[in-house]
Amino acid sequence: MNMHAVQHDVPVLDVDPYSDEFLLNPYPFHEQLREAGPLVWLPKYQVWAMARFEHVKAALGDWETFCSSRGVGLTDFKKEKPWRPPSLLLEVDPPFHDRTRGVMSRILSRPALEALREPFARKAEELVNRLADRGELDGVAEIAKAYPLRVFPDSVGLVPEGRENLLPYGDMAFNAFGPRNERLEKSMADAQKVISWITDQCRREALTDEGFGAKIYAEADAGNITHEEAGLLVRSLLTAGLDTTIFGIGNALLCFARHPEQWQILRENPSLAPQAFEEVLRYASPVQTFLRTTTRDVDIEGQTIPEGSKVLLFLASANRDPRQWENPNDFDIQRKAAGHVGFGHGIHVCVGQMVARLETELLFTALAKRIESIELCGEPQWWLNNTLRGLAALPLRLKAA
Ligand code: HEM
Ligand SMILES: O=C(O)c1ccc(-c2ccccn2)cc1
Repeated sequence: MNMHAVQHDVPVLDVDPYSDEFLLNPYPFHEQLREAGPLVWLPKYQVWAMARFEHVKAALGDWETFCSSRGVGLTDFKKEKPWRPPSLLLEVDPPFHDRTRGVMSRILSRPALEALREPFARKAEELVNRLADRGELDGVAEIAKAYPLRVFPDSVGLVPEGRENLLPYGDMAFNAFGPRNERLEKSMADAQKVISWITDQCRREALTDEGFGAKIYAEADAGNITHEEAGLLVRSLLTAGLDTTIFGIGNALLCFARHPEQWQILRENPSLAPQAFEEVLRYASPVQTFLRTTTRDVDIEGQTIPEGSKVLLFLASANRDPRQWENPNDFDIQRKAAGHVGFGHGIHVCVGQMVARLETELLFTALAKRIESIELCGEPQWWLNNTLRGLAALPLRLKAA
């Protein structure tokens, strides 16, 4: 019996959250989803959807009911083989998750990162000084991609060669949480070459003897994880640590170009940079959606989601829910945006958030000091991905201070 048929009172929406139309301008669809109810049935993918802040946050906070071990994409690992060996962080539940998360939390903690502040700051200043008098440029290629690529692979301990495989791999991984659509097929084009390069870089011998990779393998030497698990944890950094920050920085540049008064507020007070980035994550969430799988029948305001259902969580919609945020569609860097779900929430909340925050704080502090104005001088081009929302190109005119 199709359980869904009896859910007569659950609103049904015939939207495709992975279509070009939705991805190019998701916000009207988010409004439709929120207003339809706390729980909505999407027949296109036979999944449940939650788009309101309260319910997205509650689901993320309840890993026993909304689990990750059956995959955080549309694929149910209990029914289909994952495209790659599951992540030992993202796609596991406690108690296994506790061990690997404990290792990574230590390595990526704010104190552990303090040693990177000076080199990251210097590279941000070097990049900004090179660009300040450039006039017109592509903010994606020259800033959003250039800065994370300049600091992150080195901080993991990667060799210089072959790094052009990193972004295609991330694009593939984040597409793979969605349906097997044309977008995913295209990003899997030369998957074998990209996947084998990534797998190769996760070996201890491929990594420098300082950096996050070496620290992960030292945890294996200490017996907290196995050496094989260490390789998969390095893969986690390479999968999740680059495309996300690149899209976050690109979205931030677009926000400031579209709201010049916010740029002036930051220039008058560069110490607002960390808070400004939190508002970017709320207002222009780089991570738009991912899923959980129910481990039991669960009641949502009188409606039942059966056990074994996939639930699509719209983080970007939750971050603009008027039930939670005053003037949610205003970009306001003086807002206290802490508490947004742009990094997720609960036991799987982004373990790399301190790295992302360090990169973006230093980059925007350096930009705020040297760049008087950031203006659009052409149409922004969106990069379409099943999970991430960000830019492929951003024509900017910078005016040096
Ligand atoms: C602006 C940048 C970033 C955003 C918006 C972001 C967002 C997220 C979100 C929403 C999750 C939760 C996924 C879930 O609950 O299923 C997550 C998890 C994760 N992120 Fe990030 N992330 C960012 C940067 C990074 C960086 C720089 C790293 C690595 C240094 C990283 C590594 C991870 C890992 C390993 C997980 C899985 C954690 C776990 O399941 O315990 N992320 N991230
Ligand atoms: O451990 C990994 O490989 C991995 C970790 C995190 C993600 C992710 C998924 C959705 C939103 C943000 N990050 C992807 C992969």
